[in-house]
Amino acid sequence: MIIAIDGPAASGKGTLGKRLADHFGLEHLDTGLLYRAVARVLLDQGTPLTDRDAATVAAENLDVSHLDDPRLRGAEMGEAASVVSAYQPVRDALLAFQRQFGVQEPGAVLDGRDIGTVVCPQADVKLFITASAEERARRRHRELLNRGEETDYETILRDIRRRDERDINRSTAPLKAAEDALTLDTTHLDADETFQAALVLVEGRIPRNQDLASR
Ligand SMILES: Nc1ncnc2c1ncn2[C@@H]1O[C@H](COP(=O)(O)OP(=O)(O)O)[C@@H](O)[C@H]1O
Ligand SMILES: Nc1ccn([C@@H]2O[C@H](COP(=O)(O)OP(=O)(O)O)[C@@H](O)[C@H]2O)c(=O)n1
Repeated sequence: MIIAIDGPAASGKGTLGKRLADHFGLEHLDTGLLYRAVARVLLDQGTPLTDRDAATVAAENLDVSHLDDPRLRGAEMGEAASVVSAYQPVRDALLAFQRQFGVQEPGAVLDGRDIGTVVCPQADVKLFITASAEERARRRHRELLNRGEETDYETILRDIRRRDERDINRSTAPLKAAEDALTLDTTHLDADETFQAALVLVEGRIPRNQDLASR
């Protein structure tokens, strides 16, 4: 069984993805980390993010065993990821790994921007997680402060808006809800309430008496 979660920056996709994966005994992949890791290679090399060929080489040779590097979660990496993720050859290079992750047994939860539309169009359940830009900026602000990153709310709000616009308007795999996705606005929901609401949506799509993990 595959659960696809898409949505804009800092909407809570990863938090929800992990909760759902734990609940159903599935593996979880935060696909944003792949794009962040490609960006990390360029930044570490001192290569401009506008160098499409270098970004493609980085994606083709990506070492996916270091996705737990806390540096990937920083604001600079999120912004840089949204630049390199707009290059079609970069997306092509990362596609097979994501698809393979999706088809493992007993199943997987993937979150990102194009999971329901491109990576796993066959997903059993597709969720599109949103929240107002202001609420998302508040969440990311709190998260970055907790990580010890120096930052202010207004800068984060501006970055989030710019990144959303880039992700929505790019020509390749833009951020959008799949036609058969269920949208959940979490502006007024905390992480627990979001999980409970998502569970209702997932179970509405997959009858309770079915063995979810064996789908
Ligand atoms: N429903 C929620 N309400 C409040 N904070 C949340 C909620 N969901 C996630 N968060 C927090 O918001 C931040 C961003 O969540 P995350 O799951 O990383 O989002 P995304 O994967 O969409 O970028 C994290 O610090 C997380 O703990
Ligand atoms: N499936 C995906 C996941 C991320 N991305 C890109 O990678 C950037 C970082 O993604 P992320 O999910 O880590 O970002 P946050 O929502 O955590 O801020 C996004 O702004 C997108 O440009 C993508 O294009 N496709």
